[in-house]
Amino acid sequence: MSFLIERADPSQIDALCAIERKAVQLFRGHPAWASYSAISIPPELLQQAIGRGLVWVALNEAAVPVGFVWLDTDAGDSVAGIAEIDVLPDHGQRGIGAALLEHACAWAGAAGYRRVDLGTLADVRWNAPFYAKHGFAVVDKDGPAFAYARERDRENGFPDHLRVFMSRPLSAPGRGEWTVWPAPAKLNLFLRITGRRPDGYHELQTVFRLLDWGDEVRLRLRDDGEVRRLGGIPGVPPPTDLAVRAAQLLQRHARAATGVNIERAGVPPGVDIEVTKRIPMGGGLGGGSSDAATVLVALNQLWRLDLTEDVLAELGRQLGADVPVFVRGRSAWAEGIGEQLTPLSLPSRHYVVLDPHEPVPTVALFQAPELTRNAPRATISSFVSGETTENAFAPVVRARHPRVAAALDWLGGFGQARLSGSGGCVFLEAKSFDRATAIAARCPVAFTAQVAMGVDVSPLRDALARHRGAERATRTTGGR
Ligand SMILES: C[C@@](CO)(OP(=O)(O)O)[C@H](O)COP(=O)(O)OP(=O)(O)OC[C@H]1O[C@@H](n2ccc(N)nc2=O)[C@H](O)[C@@H]1O
Ligand SMILES: Nc1ncnc2c1ncn2[C@@H]1O[C@H](COP(=O)(O)OP(=O)(O)O)[C@@H](O)[C@H]1O
Repeated sequence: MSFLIERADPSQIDALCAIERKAVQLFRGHPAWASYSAISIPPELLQQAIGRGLVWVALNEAAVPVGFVWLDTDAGDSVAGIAEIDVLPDHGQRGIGAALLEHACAWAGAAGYRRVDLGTLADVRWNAPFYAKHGFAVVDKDGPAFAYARERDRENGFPDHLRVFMSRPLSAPGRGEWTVWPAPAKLNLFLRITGRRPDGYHELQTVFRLLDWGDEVRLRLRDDGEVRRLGGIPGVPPPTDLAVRAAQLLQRHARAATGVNIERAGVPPGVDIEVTKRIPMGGGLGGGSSDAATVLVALNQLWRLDLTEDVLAELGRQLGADVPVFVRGRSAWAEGIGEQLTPLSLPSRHYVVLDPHEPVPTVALFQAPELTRNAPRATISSFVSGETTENAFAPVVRARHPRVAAALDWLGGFGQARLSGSGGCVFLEAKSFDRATAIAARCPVAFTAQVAMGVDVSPLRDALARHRGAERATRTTGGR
């Protein structure tokens, strides 16, 4: 029997939950049975993980899910965990679990994680002995590194005396291997236009709230100096793709700048680029800009250019007004055309982000005669007090795009719904994950809902720190 492993899709949630329920039956009669059978996967958490690309599914020849693996990246800076791995009992002994495990570990290595951890039963053949065959070793579970995992075990009521914790070390991706980088989405928590510059660009004030959810950019160095886009986005030819333009701009800058040697021995100056698009295009969530920023930041590291954040932000500004905030990687108060940034520390919030499936052309909106361009200046304190929440584009978009208006109206039934950027995506702030998922679960079929968390620091900065750490560790242990 052959099988295929690919990223899980939200439509597979029920199937994956059913696989887990069948797989747990194998523990019947084991002392852990009572606690294992009492705990099932919360579908909303699985959906959240699928939306972040942390779940892979094994499909049989009929494209039916027969197993899955779920990675948890909340455990620590450079550690990923196996949250769940299950294969249908009648599909056991065929290498499906092993392939899923290897797939998840390969992704974690490419994303700069240094270790994969898991908790399992010591005495069950397809548990600890299986993981031991795949490079995992039992660790001292009393160590501080496992406090988080044990706390989870306690919450789940798992029998501590029967459980072992295991770790597998990962090495940094080698020269010709893929590396994986996040490109988070943003929301504009308010947006005011205060004037227009002689070059036609608008002076605005906004708060960029970075999210813990977005696109995934994959980069692989090329020896021939070329920048190649694999896959590509329908309707976006590679020369106009912001990810490609960012790589080319950085390459040109590095070749022209004094003191920067892109052709330095050992660092191939070309790159293959792949992007997994999750952020709706033309949605006001800054997807293209974030892809570009991720390419700038990641290639600065991979090409060992050592350009400063200021230089990268300025290169980003040349690509688009929204790029600098993603390069700097902090939620921020913004002025100018969006490039004058003051980092903000905002209260922890979850967001229901609704895609009405109606791309809104930014340029046309900035040109709209009815757009208010002379708003009085807001202050950070007026935003913090909750007084300033309006978006200058909202009345224009409402009048021109009925689907966006309908999305605002529907979401507005649960609280204050706002437009992000020039739209068409709209969002609502919620104080808890449960509240946000409860609203998202009721989303009408005409729209798509995503729950995301606001973050002060971009996942890109975390990824950069991870990749740097992994490279340093591999260099010092002579792993490459
Ligand atoms: C409206 C905002 C709010 O965050 O976001 P989106 O809705 O695009 O996500 C941004 O200002 C969009 O930034 P971005 O999408 O990067 O814009 P750019 O590519 O630089 O510009 C596209 C076009 O929009 C107009 N533009 C853009 C920014 C600005 N401050 N004034 C403008 O007039 C210009 O006509 C420009 O040619
Ligand atoms: N890598 C990319 N991802 C998304 N859009 C891109 C990309 N490269 C170029 N574009 C173009 O930029 C436009 C704006 O896209 P996007 O940044 O997703 O939305 P917004 O500016 O509304 O936040 C798209 O409609 C597309 O034509």
